[in-house]
Amino acid sequence: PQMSIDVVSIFPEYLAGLQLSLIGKAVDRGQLSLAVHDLRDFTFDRHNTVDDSPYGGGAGMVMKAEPWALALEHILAERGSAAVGEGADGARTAGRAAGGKPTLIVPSPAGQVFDQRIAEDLAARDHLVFACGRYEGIDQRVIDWAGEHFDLLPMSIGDYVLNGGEVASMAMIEAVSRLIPGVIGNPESLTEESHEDGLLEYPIYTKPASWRGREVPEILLSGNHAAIARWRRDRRLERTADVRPDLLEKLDDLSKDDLAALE
Ligand SMILES: COc1cc(COC(=O)c2cn[nH]c2)cc(-c2cccnc2)c1
Repeated sequence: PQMSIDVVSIFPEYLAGLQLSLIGKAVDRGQLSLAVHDLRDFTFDRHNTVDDSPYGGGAGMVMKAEPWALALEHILAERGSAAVGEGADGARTAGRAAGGKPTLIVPSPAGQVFDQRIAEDLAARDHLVFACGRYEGIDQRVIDWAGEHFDLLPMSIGDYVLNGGEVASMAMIEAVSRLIPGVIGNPESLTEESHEDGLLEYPIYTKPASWRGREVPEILLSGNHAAIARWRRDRRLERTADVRPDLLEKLDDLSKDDLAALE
């Protein structure tokens, strides 16, 4: 597959949603491989302990280091063996795992804020591993250890606190996997995609032309494609200026017509 994704969580069933729809089909087509690992499979005490109280005191619990290291080593070993496969000549060959180190993404409020540019960067990699923390987080020594074996990326999906990294991982996996060629049915919907050029999307309409006394903008029924393109761009500029002026600040390639629309 072009991309393999591993997720480690104490709630593996949380990730089941990814098996559905687009991503599920891409997995079936072999473009993407997705494996979810239960952290508790890497504990061997009677209670499958994954957490303990924090040194230095304080509320909440911390995820223990050893189960994480065992889970991540298991994934590294699998990857290593994945590098051994059928050569073109059918002989069993030991190849180096494609590319450099696998990427370890740790969803956390204390991470770089995820955006479309980062999604595009991750979509070009060959192996992503998501570590879903729970409780107050993971023993820092795991993060320090992982930095030696992975390209380590603490990543935030926004400035709010979730109970665990699973939802954040699903959001990032969806944003990344839809960029992998073939995963999305209709590639055009990617090119027109807002965030490609930094502007938000224009308002969209479909039949009926008149609905509960509300009409579709006349221009969209005109067949005048140049005028429609201009109208759509004006709506994107207007909407971005209105809802996300910070995104507009980032743009430096606005045309005369664009600036006129922003007046
Ligand atoms: C790995 O360490 C973590 C992970 C998470 C889950 O991720 C997020 O919340 C998140 C990801 N993007 N935006 C929010 C939560 C904490 C945490 C921190 C403080 C108090 N309580 C919990 C620590």
